[in-house]
Amino acid sequence: MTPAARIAAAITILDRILAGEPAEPALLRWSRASRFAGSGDRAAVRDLVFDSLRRLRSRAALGGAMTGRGVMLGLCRDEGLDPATLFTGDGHAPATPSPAELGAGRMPDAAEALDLPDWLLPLWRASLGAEAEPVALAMRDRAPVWLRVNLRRAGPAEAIAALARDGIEVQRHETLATALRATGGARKLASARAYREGLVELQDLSPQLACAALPARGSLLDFCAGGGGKALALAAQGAGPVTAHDIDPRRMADLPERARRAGVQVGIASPGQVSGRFDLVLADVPCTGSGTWRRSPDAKWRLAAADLDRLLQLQAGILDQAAGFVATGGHLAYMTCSLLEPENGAQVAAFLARSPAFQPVAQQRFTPLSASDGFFLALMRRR
Ligand SMILES: C[S@@+](CC[C@H](N)C(=O)[O-])C[C@H]1O[C@@H](n2cnc3c(N)ncnc32)[C@H](O)[C@@H]1O
Repeated sequence: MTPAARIAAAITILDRILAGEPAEPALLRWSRASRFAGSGDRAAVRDLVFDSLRRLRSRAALGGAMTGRGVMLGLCRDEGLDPATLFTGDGHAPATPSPAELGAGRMPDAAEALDLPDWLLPLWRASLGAEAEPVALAMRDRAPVWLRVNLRRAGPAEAIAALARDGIEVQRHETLATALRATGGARKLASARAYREGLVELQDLSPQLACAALPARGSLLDFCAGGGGKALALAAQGAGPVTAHDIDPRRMADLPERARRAGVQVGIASPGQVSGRFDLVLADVPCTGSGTWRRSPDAKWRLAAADLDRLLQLQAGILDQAAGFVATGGHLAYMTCSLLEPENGAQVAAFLARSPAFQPVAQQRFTPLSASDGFFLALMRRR
C-alpha cells in the first residue's frame, strides 16, 4: 500500500469508530476485508488510527472536521505534510480536498490542545494539580513497551541476552532490576524464546513498581485477578500460596498456562469460593482506565460521567469484600490504572473512614512523568 492508501484506510476506520464502533473490532473488520494489505501495512494503518485517537480533538480542530478525513487532514497539518501530496484522488488515495475543507482548519483551543473531553477537564485538573497539563500532553503519545524479567526463570542479564538473540533490544530501568524497556524489535516479542519460555512477561513499568512495593511474603489472594498479571508478578517475588479469583472466571482462562510458563503456582478460586484469610489481598479493581489511555485511546472519548459513578460504587463494594479476607496484621493493596482522584485517594479515604480495623501504610500515584502508565496503589494493614 502507498502512504496515501494507508491514509485512506485510516479514514474509513476512523469514520467507523466515530460512528460508535470500538477501535479493535473496527481495525479487525478492515484487516479481514483487506487481504492485499501486508503485515507492514496493517501495522502502519493501526498506528495511524491509534495516533489519531490519542490526539482526536486537536487533530479534528487542525483538520476542520470531526470526521476521518478531517482528522487525517489535521495529521498532515500537525506533522507539516502537504495534504496535496497525499490527498491526490489517484488510485487508492483519498479524494483531493475541496477549498472549503482546506479552509476549515484552525489552531486547537486550550482544552482541545490537551486532547481530553470537556466534561472531564475540571476533574482531571482537580486530580492532578500542577501535573494536569504535562500528563494530559504525555497521554497524546504512544506508550512504551515494558517487560518484566521473571526471576523464577532467569536473571536480568540472561533475559537481556536471550531477547537480543531474537533481535529485541532493551534498556534496563535505573532502579528496578526486573524492568526492561523495549527499544527495538518489540513486535517480534510474541515469537521470541525469552517470552515463550517465561523469562519475561509483558507488564508496564508502573504496575511493576507498584508490585515491587508490596510485602510479597506468605499467602496472597488476587481478588480481581483477570489475566493474572499482578498475581504472576507477586508469585515471582516470592508470595505463596497464591490464589486468583475473579467474578468472571473466563478472564482467568489463560492464567494456568501463563503460570506454567512462568514456573509459578497459582490456584484458581471460582466466584464466591474464596475462604480463609490471607497475608496479602490485592484489589486491582475495574476502573476508568484513564491511566492507560495511550494504549486504549478510544476509551478516553467513550467514558461518560455516569460510567465513573457506576465504577465508584463497584470499587467501594469490592474493597469491602476483599477486606474481609485480610488476616490480622495482613495487608490490603488497592490498585487502579486510573489517574482520577475519586477512584484513588478519595475511594481509599472513604474505605478507611468506614473500616476502623484498617490503617494506611502507603499511597503512590504513578504517571508517565514519573514512571509509565497512570497507576495508583494504596497499601493498608489490618490491625
Ligand atoms: C483491572 S481488571 C484486573 C486486571 C488484573 N489484575 C491483571 O493484572 O491483569 C479488574 C477485574 O476485576 C474483575 N471484577 C469486576 N467486578 C468484580 C467483583 N465484584 N469481584 C471480583 N472481581 C471483579 C473483572 O472481571 C476484571 O477482570
